[in-house]
Amino acid sequence: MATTIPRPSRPSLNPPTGPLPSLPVPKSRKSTANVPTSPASSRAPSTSLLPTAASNRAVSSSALPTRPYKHHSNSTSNVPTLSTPQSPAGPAPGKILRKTISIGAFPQPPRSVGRNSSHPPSPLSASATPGEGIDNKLLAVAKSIPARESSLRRKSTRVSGIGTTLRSPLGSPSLINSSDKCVSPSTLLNLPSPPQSRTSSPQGSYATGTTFEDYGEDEARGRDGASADHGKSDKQTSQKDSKGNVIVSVRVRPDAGSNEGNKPELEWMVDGRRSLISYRGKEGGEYYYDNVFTTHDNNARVYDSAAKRLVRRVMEGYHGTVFAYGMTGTGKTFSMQGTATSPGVIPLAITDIFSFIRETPNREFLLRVSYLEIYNEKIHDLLSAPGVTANGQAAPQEEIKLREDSKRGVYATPLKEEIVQSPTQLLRVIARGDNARRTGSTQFNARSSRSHAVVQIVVESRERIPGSGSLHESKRAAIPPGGVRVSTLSLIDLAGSEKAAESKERRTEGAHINKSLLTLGTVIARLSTDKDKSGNVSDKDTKHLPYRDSKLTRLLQPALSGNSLVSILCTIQIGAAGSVAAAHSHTGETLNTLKFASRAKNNIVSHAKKAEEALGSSADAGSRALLDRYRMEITELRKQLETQNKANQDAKKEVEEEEEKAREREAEVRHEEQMLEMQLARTALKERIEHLNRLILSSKSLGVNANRSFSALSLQHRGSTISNNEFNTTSARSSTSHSHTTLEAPQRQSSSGSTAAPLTPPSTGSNGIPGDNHSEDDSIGENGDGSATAAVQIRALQADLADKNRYISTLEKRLLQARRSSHSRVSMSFANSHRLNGALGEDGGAESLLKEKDAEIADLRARLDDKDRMVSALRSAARKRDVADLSIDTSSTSERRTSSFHRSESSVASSFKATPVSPVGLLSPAIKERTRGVEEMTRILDEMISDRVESGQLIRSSRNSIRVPSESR
Ligand SMILES: Nc1ncnc2c1ncn2[C@@H]1O[C@H](COP(=O)(O)OP(=O)(O)OP(=O)(O)O)[C@@H](O)[C@H]1O
Repeated sequence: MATTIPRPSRPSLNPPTGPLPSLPVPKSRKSTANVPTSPASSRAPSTSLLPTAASNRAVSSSALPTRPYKHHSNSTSNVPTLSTPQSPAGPAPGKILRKTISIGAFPQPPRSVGRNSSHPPSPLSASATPGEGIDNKLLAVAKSIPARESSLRRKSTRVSGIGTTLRSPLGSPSLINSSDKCVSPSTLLNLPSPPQSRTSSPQGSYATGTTFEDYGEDEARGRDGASADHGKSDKQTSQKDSKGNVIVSVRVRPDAGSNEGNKPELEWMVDGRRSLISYRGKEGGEYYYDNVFTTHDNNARVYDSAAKRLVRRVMEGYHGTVFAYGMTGTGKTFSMQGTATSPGVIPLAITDIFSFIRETPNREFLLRVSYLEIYNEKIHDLLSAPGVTANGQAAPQEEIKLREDSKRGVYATPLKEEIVQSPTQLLRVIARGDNARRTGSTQFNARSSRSHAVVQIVVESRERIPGSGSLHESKRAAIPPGGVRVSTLSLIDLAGSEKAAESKERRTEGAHINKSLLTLGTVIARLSTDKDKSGNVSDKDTKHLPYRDSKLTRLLQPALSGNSLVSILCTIQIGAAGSVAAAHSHTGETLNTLKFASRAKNNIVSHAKKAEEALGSSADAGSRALLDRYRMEITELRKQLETQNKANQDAKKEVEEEEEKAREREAEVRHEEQMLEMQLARTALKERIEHLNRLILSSKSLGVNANRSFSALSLQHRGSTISNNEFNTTSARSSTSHSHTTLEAPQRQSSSGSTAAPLTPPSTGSNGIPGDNHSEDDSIGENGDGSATAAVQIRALQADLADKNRYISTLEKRLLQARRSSHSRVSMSFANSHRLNGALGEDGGAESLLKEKDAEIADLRARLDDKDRMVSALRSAARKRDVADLSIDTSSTSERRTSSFHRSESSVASSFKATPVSPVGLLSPAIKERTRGVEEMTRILDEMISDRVESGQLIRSSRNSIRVPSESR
């Protein structure tokens, strides 16, 4: 029976002055307004009885202040309120409202305590109180309106009778409140504990209709919205009271283009208090739901009434699904996501989830979130970033399929799930998915969602061991205290149905959207026919339902087949957007939506049960309980960490030992080197001593005169002088003693027997260069006997040569040792990287040592060469002499030899002031005898040489060595 009164054609802008029923006041809540508290007066009359003022506020009949805004404002009394209600006019045509909520605007976990609102102070609170200003005014008016209880009262206990249906928040199921008993502060999510737990929920204030209270009883019935049979409705109401698993709400979107003269508006009546929508046109009827939200109801209100309890139940272990259904542009996304100033169901649910966790310190939680969309019958993961192909293009996403198993039901795979630890993080993840969602412009919505979007939040929880404050606290935390409970909250924003689209793309999208929505409708419609007597849907019958006809219905299957709590929010828009024709097309769609909602209310039966606690890690075969897995992983990792630490310590010890050993080895090597050096030094000294001894011996063997003077005369005469420089250089190292060892020329024993005067060196030096008077110091002794001198010199040189060779070999040995030790040091330095620098320094030292030694060797070699040259010069001189001797022997007669001898002797004698004493004279008689012939020959040779010198056949080189012209050679 229609209960509306025709509206005046020219509605007044003033508040309604007609009689209004007295305002209902909730029993449970203290009102700040002086409203009657009698429950009898709690029934508000149907606003449809009032003259509808199509004011610029567009306060529809249902929006009149018969709703318990007061209570709501009480619950948020310490929160700023909006002085003006949300514009009912909606967005101006052409103006696109933001659909995506900025993160910064998302509600943060509530900070203030002591207030009963479940919402953060801002911006939700602000949006939670629109119309309060009007409410107060209108409430005053309302008081004067006599209560008009008619047949509408039939539903008061269920729908509009606020006084009867409102419950104190404290009267909420004990599951929520029980959490306050627990004291353990930490949760797996590591949330900071609030200073004070919030214990109540304000939604009771709005609980005009069904709540998720009596989950055990599934026999509830929905009412056929189209039915006008009130008697039947009354009967159903009692059933409804015990039902709570399925909530169907209808929200009316403010009409931006409505104007006073629109006929369609007159045909509609929306009564929020009674959760009634009636249509008086063709196919008209009355539609009752659990909640009817008028154009003035904001998102907070919608959430509190339609989703809040469901969300809380999910936190307790039930599965829950909230979805928005309706024609395009009617406010589904607006309701689910909301705006910065008016957050929708999703952000509010998130806030509530974390509030619940804070309030439940005796349990630990783990939250995972996934976000998918069904676009053109394909599932896309909105959280996984698209890959990039080799040529820089976006790679197609891996196909996501729907699977089913007994534990998880129907699920999409592979789907990215992100673990979230804070509301901000969760909101950010969802905002990311929102951005990735496909939208397009339709006739009715400039930014229309072209896909069904499903946010799924998996909640794992487990009882916490009292006292195990944090994961790090004790190893006991690793022992699972109890089973893990896994529940899922699905928040679905369906794409809007659309009649006709202009572009081909839109048409394709529309076809898919419409098909899936149609399948959804069909499934829901068939649910009723498949119910058994008790109203439950049997599994057998479920198989006949066309869930598989679309991805959407397949995904919703667990919810629709009764495994979860369901809240359906249907959005409509009544009134014309301009033309009557448009209004009519709206009407058809709106009626369809209303029918869908009614069928859903009637047919969906939920026998949702709290999820079992899966005990131990093995319990949930699919191992969905990440909580357990993580716990085990943590234990495992901790063990690994300990092992690793131990291994690290062992390794450190080993390294230290190794370093110690290396240090010892190095010290040993250094010691060896030092020993070697000392040995070498000793050897060198010994050699030097030997050399000196040899020199002394040779001096002795050559004879030393009394005056210890050295004669180099014969050398000069023979032309076989040795440069003092050369001689000195030959004994560069070992013969430093030459300068100290005064070698004295043996006194020449003259044949006359006269005492040989000390030989006075000629004015020229030993090398025959005038002014070179160093021969006394530098030349070795000479006895005037050329052959003996040469032989001695050769011997001395050979000895020196041997010395040098020895010295060279010693040096080479040393060099080798130095190289070896430097190599060993370098290798050690590689092994011990921390000593690298030191090793490099030593290496550098070794290198310089090597260079030094090389230079020394090169120098010695050069000297050796000189020696060789000298030796060969002496040898050739000796050979010459021998040749000369031979020729003398063969060609001369003894007489001639004698005369020649005398002549030469006399000539020699005449050419010298004093005859040098031959050292032969100092030798034994036997040796004298033997050497006499040689002496004679030497003399002859000397003569010859001096002759040749005089004739210029022998040329002294600048380097004081003798060079014999090639022809004479
Ligand atoms: N209750 C409301 N109050 C104010 N504005 C609203 C309300 N409902 C919807 N709107 C506005 O109407 C426009 C369309 O809403 P929305 O995008 O939510 O529709 P929709 O049902 O999601 O459409 P579609 O199915 O095409 O995505 C948006 O600009 C939104 O801000």
